Amino acid sequence: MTAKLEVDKLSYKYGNFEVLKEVSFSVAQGEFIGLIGPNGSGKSTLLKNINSILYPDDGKVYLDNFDLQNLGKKEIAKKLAVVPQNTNVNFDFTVEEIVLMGRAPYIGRFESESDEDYEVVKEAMELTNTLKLAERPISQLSGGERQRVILARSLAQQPEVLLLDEPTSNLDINYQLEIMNLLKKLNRDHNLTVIVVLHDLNLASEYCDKLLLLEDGEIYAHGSPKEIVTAENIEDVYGSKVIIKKHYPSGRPYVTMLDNHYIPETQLDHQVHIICGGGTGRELIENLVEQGFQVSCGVLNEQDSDWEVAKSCDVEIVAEEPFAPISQESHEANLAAIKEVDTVVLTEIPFGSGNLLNLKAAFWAAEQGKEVIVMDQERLSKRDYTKGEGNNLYKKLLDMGVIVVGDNYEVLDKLVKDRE
Ligand SMILES: Nc1ncnc2c1ncn2[C@@H]1O[C@H](COP(=O)(O)OP(=O)(O)OP(=O)(O)O)[C@@H](O)[C@H]1O
Repeated sequence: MTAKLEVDKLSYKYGNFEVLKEVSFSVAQGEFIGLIGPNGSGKSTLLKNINSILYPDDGKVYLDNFDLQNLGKKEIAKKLAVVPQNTNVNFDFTVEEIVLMGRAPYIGRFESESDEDYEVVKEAMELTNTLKLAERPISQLSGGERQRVILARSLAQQPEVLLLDEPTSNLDINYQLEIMNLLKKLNRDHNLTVIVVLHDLNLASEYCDKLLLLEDGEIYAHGSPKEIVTAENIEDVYGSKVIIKKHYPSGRPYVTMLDNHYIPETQLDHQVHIICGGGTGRELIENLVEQGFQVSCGVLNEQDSDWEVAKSCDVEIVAEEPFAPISQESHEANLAAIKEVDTVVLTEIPFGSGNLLNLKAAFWAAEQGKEVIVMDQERLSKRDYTKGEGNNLYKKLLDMGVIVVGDNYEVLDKLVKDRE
């Protein structure tokens, strides 16, 4: 696949301050790319270099294999349009006049606008829901209305590539989605290539095919939202603790910030090992991570739904191969993990011969004098597939003075209240 746009070892300095350092990536026609990264990481500067508002100190930008520096402004404007971050239009143009400016690359020096130009302008205003504002002076519009007018102006250029710098920043939540859906529609129906700077990681994850994560003017990672929006990457680049859930129905990563500010140190230091599996631990894992506890899990089969949640929350996992019975080696690793923690929680897992060692691990924890919390809304007898061996061991476990609770909230209650 040939690249629609290629950025090759692009470096840029403001004076002596090196902002972009050998940035290289390429964008295929029809791709929808999100540029993400912390404040000051160089996203706007990169867009400005792609748009020839700034010129690279080193490196090149190619549009359809042509070096941008060898293309005239009008030629570029017919293919590439920009929606800048802050749009201050000081003169009192009407909305229609502003959108008509998008036709400038198509109109000769002494020519006036044709019927076709007006047709394209009308269509751009319809798409952006600005037609009803046509006669209004732009200076009297709200920030969000103005943003949509500027998008309409860019669409009137009939570009093949659209660059947008934070197009949703002034918009209320409704229009944010409307703009993102419009961009997606233009991308799908008109094969428009979209490169958009977004601060909202969830919008970026939901709408973009690929994300480019910038850190200090360098590409930290480039890939699908699933590859890029991970707890590890976000913590590395933004320095923030997050948990990543799966957004329904897209299945894309969804970021939730963890605010550990007001959580007591005793809670942050408290280590909890969750013995779970088959989705019995997913909410508890998320809840405990959100509450600042140090969480580990095991033994979990890889690809199990609890394993997936644990992975996305970046917690330690003692893992076994998918669908494999727990091996002696994994069991011992589980005991070693349990040895390090303050509390062990056993969720309502069904037990069979393949995972009976997990019940034995909980029993071992109680024998060691660890605090063990057992979730027991549905008696084990109803989820015992070991011909009674599991149930017998479970009864002994309950007799050992473990804490028996009903659901997640009781586990949390117990752990949080004890730490206050
Ligand atoms: N005109 C300028 N002169 C000097 N330094 C600048 C200029 N514009 C930006 N910078 C600096 O370059 C760095 C990158 O800025 P840039 O605006 O590209 O970052 P950004 O990732 O878009 O940030 P934000 O998310 O805050 O919009 C910042 O440290 C910024 O202070």
